[in-house]
Amino acid sequence: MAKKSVGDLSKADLEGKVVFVRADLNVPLDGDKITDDTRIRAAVPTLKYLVDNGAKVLLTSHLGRPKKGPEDKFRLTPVVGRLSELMGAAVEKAEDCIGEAVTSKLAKMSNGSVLLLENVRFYPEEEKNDPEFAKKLAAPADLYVNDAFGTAHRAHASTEGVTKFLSPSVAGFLLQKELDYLDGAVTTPKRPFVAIVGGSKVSSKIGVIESLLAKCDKIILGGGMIFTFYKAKGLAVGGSLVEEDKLELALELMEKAKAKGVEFVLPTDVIVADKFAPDAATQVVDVTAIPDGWMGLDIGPKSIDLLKDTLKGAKTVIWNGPMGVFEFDAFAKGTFAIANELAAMDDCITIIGGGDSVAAVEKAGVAEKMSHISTGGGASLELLEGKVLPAGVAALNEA
Ligand SMILES: Nc1ncnc2c1ncn2[C@@H]1O[C@H](COP(=O)(O)OP(=O)(O)O)[C@@H](O)[C@H]1O
Ligand SMILES: O=C(OP(=O)(O)O)[C@H](O)COP(=O)(O)O
Repeated sequence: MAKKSVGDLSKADLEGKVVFVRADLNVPLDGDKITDDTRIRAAVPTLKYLVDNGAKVLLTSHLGRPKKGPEDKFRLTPVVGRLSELMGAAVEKAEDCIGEAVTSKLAKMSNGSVLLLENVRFYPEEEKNDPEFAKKLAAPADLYVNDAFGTAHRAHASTEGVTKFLSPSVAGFLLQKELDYLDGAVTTPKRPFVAIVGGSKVSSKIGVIESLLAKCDKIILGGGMIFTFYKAKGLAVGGSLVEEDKLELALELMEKAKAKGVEFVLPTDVIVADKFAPDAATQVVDVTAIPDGWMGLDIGPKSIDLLKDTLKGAKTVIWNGPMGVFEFDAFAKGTFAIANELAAMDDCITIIGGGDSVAAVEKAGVAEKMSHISTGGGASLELLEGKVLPAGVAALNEA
């Protein structure tokens, strides 16, 4: 189902118009330093098109998962400098995403400029897709462009709600590019088709595994995802990341995989740490011997070999979620080993999705070797799930 594109809008449609653009500028940060700018770079073609055609762009995004209203560590301020560099012009920032803070700056904007709004998740109404909040977001704008592929699976006020108040509501170039590529690659994948799911967003991604069982020949788990499965099997996991309310689901998934004959591969050894820190004491242990009080922060060497073996002969691999806390050197081996393995698989379509996964592949220096670098992790998994279209996309106008 093709969606109307920003490219369908001409100068006559855009000049002097206020365009509300939802991008996913949720970049990984170390303090206020951007550790990977992929998502900012990916947002630029749509922004440049709008600017070149004389629009006034109100650019909105979330950053992280703030739950207590405005918090300095979740401000979009670190994005301004890099975005200005990439746009070749200074991008201004508003201190809020609705109200006077926006309209007062908008009044001074010239045609062909961009105003970055503050983190839209400072309002809990965003994730609740509150219609009144969506109305406030949309109020200063004439039309809407959704280019936030990384957030396409969220039906939030800035991705879905605003489409009720702005017309036309169209897809940006990035959203289109991602949908075009992923739809082709995962609806009729070359087999064997392997999914690797790791990372830390266990509760929002564990559910996707059920649908992956119907699509994939093998599923490899890693990262923080694995401990919920070990605990479900009755193993002790120390202080590792566990979603207690997903234990039953984890058991069911393992049983379903068995019944369907899908190879379901869990690491066999892990690197445990005595604290969540780069200088933690570490040891490699079998997953059946995680010591009390220690937490698993990477997969171990035997698991790396097992995972490499499992990947042999694969023709399509989709990977979301790092194998460990790769931001700390002591826990980066598993992630980098998988990144390098995929980079060397010439006869295989390799798709890497997700803010941190892409950052890891960039850090490993092998991003160029992958078939597709996707700005969405959860979004690409949900697309693969076979949902008609992620919620934020479904709401856009048809072509
Ligand atoms: N064993 C683990 N325990 C805790 N966090 C982990 C573990 N393994 C990986 N992570 C963390 O997962 C994060 C990324 O998860 P996620 O957001 O799901 O991936 P992506 O952004 O690629 O979609 C990284 O910041 C990494 O440090
Ligand atoms: O980083 C994101 O997702 P991802 O980690 O699945 O790639 C998106 O910005 C969505 O963020 P969310 O999972 O907090 O809604």
